[in-house]
Amino acid sequence: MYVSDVVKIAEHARVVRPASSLAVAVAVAASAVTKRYGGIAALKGIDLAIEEGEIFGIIGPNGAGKSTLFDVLCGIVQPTSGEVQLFGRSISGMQPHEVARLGVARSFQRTAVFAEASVSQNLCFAWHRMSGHSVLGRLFHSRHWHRDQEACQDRARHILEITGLWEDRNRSASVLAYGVQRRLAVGVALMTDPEILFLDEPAAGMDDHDSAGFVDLIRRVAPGRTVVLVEHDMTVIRALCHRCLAMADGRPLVSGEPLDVLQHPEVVEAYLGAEDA
Ligand SMILES: Nc1ncnc2c1ncn2[C@@H]1O[C@H](COP(=O)(O)OP(=O)(O)OP(=O)(O)O)[C@@H](O)[C@H]1O
Repeated sequence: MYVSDVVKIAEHARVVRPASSLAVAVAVAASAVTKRYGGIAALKGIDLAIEEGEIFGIIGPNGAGKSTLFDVLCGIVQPTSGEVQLFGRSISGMQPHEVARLGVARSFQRTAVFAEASVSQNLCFAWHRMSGHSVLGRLFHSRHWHRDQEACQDRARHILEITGLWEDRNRSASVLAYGVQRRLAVGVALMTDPEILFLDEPAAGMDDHDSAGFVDLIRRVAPGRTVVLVEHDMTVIRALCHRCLAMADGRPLVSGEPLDVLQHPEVVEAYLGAEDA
């Protein structure tokens, strides 16, 4: 990414958050979070509060600690010190599947779909991973299992429609164009109707057309949930995020509305320094 991208004036209209007279609850909170990998301090003390319903971006030059923070926030990686809370509940010591049961889903940087399975099958796999039905239950086709199957089909139909994947539902994931596979990855994450959706560089490798479509998709699915994304594409950040955090060298630099953050001298300097390096 180039500095000119960082300071360029937004061409896309940003999402306007609906005004609310109610106090806003915090969905994701980090306090004094550090992470060391041996001698490397990837996170050097992060405090953060992401409100319920926000679309929140994490940006910064390569090696700033974005992915590490992202992994710590969604419970994939345990911090060395400090604490992360989701909806006011500490996730310290929780396994990733326990964090997922709090209403959290994430998409991965590399598309994590089963290549040989169809689009619909990929969606149903995601459902069954979370529903946790026993093998015996399936063998005896219990009434509960049948009901669950119907609920899965209904949910999959909804996700196929909202992601624009209906026409592709019977196609193998392996033959889908890259941008469509990325949409499927979001669809997979949405199957469990998460309250917090974590997206790891969702627009990476997309052309302008695909990334504009992707922005539309996230706008459609965001209402009613909190979305946290790491992203290098500043057009996507400007178009989607209510707020973002710029990081450098494992520390928070500036947070606020994307345009303000992207034009902040310390942020411009951090990206310039990274380009010079
Ligand atoms: N598993 C790991 N083992 C050792 N060092 C790591 C590990 N993960 C990250 N690091 C180091 O921690 C620092 C922050 O890395 P991180 O991947 O979080 O940065 P980033 O901002 O996401 O970078 P990029 O944009 O290049 O993905 C870097 O110095 C990196 O080399």
